[in-house]
Amino acid sequence: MNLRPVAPVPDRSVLDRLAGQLVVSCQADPGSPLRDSQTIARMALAAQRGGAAGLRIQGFEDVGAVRAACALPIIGLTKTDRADTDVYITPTAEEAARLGELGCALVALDATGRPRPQPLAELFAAVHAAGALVMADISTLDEAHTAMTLGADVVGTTLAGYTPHSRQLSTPDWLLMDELRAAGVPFVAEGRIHTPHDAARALDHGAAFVVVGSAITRPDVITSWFAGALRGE
Ligand SMILES: CC(=O)N[C@H](C=O)[C@@H](O)[C@H](O)[C@H](O)COP(=O)(O)O
Repeated sequence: MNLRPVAPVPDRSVLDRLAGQLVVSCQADPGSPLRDSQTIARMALAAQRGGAAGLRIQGFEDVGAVRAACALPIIGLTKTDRADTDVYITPTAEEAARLGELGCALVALDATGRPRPQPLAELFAAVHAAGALVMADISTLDEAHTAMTLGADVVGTTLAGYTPHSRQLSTPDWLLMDELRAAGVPFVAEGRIHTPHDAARALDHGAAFVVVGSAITRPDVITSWFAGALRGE
């Protein structure tokens, strides 16, 4: 009798479920008064109530708390500060696998061209072996091509503006979206989408779906926008 465990098969139908929809990133940075997994789970439920079709969640504890509270599909990631690399979104295969095992439908990871602790292909294989899909967070068109060649399921514009070699913008990178669409690369629009208008515009630029974080779930950041405006900034 063959008792080898059967590897879980990644469920690609989640991409159909998210098509054209809003995913809300519920993250609280270290030092935030909201930095507590139960608080993150409540934010996730509030996002669900408002019409979010999916959630982007950072860290094993937050993923576990949200998974227990809410059935929406999760894009999981870790943020790990390491001395040996600037790559901080899910830098290792071990972290990527654990996110998949915790039930994340997609695992987001840094797929920029920066030096990294482990080859991208190993991370992608770990995600797929754990039964999840790969969302490759990129900052340029070249990085998107590399990620797709290595087997990413979708790329995200998440890191555009956050690597030294990408366009530094205070707006979403509309040009990158146009380049991705022209190249036929399936992509998620993420990063500095601050208004409902911009979220809808991202679909017009070809995004498969849209991830919004700060403008919905970081009240300290939103407050600073208003306070800054009152100071005339
Ligand atoms: C660059 C980076 O580390 N991005 C992180 C990725 O998960 C989050 O801090 C962002 O909030 C998320 O990408 C959503 O973007 P925005 O908060 O701009 O809507």
